[in-house]
Amino acid sequence: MTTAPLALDERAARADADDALAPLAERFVLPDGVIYLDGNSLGPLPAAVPPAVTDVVTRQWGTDLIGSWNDNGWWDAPLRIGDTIGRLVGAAPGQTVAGDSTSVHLFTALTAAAALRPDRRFLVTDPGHFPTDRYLAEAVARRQDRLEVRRIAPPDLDAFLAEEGDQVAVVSYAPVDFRTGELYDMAATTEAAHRAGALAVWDLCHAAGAMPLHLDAQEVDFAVGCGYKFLNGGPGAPAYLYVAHRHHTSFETPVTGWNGHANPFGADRDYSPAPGIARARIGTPPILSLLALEAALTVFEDVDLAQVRAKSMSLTEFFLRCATELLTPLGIESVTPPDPSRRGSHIALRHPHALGLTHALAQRGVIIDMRAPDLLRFGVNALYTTHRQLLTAARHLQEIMQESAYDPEPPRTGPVT
Ligand SMILES: Cc1ncc(COP(=O)(O)O)c(C=O)c1O
Ligand SMILES: Nc1c(O)cccc1C(=O)C[C@H](N)C(=O)O
Repeated sequence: MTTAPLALDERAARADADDALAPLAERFVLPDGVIYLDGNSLGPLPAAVPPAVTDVVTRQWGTDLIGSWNDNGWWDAPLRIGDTIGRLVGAAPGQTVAGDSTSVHLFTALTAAAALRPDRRFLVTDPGHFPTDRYLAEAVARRQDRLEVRRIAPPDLDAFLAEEGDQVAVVSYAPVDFRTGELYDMAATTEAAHRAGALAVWDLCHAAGAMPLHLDAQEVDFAVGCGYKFLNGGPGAPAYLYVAHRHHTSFETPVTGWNGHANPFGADRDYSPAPGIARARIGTPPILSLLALEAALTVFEDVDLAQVRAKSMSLTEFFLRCATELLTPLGIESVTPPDPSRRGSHIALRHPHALGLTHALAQRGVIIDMRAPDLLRFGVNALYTTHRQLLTAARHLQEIMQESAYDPEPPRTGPVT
């Protein structure tokens, strides 16, 4: 045994002892003996959610019945919860709506953004973007004849805009790469898009709740994000859509459902959009899930996201150090940028047997995920992750590899990896 692991123990102990956010872990229900490093895919259960859901089901639905649309604030929930999320992403009230999936909100955002630049040809997106974002960009382009998708990696965007900027309608990117955890400069990309006369659509799934975001200050045009990762709203939690105030009058939703009508209960013959962000509503929202998400968001009530970001950087920095000392000698490499200002809240390590290693870790109570073909993703959440847990996870992985205690060709146990 070298002295390095002792240094890691010492560092973990000091960082955790100095952690002002440590008490926030009590706001979550996590099973004993589990080190949960997959909150970047599904956030764990906030303690506030079960009583809130019980109240919604038994009192609001069970007793108050349909009167709850008014009396328990069901009708306004998409806008109210949208505003709560808005506070986490730097959006003033009245610009964010919650209720549909990220994919549906993204379809709305991309379609509406492209329609605001009717004389331009290109919808530019990241070839490494999450699949739904790539598929929907193609779907939107297929529905507007003059549009064509161009897949441009973030580092090549400036050069593309210099060449073809006057033909770019929309750029659609994510601040955090879902595979590598690389963090891109939202302000610079949005500004570059605007200089070219294009609009910027952002997918905040891997960023919201993990770091401060500044949608209004950076003059983002449209943004979407899910409710189930760092917002901890639960499986299938409703997502959200942000549309900057300045686009509200010209914004046309492609899915003209009755909830977005100016007079939703008037049964008018024709569609007439509601004023403001309400026009981005579609149909009856999933109230049980929305109100679970609302309860989950209370976790953030007195939390400073700058502190969350600082601790997240400390956690990822520490985990990278653990990986360098304990895992790199065994053939595992990080694909996440070493510069803390260039990474989000997860670390991706590369190994050809990523799936087998992920399963072996799970058997030891360390929950991570893998992304094909060879990335192990370790998500940290400053609200409940400790440095000690990361060191323990790295030591488990070291032992599993040293003892070859994993199946190199594991059977797939289900559709979800
Ligand atoms: C960047 C990103 N966008 C979108 C999604 C998913 O979209 P939806 O919530 O519609 O399943 C994910 C994860 O599933 C994601 O990581
Ligand atoms: N949305 C998911 C789901 O419904 C099942 C399993 C995983 C997910 C995810 O969120 C995956 C995630 N967006 C990713 O970063 O890969």
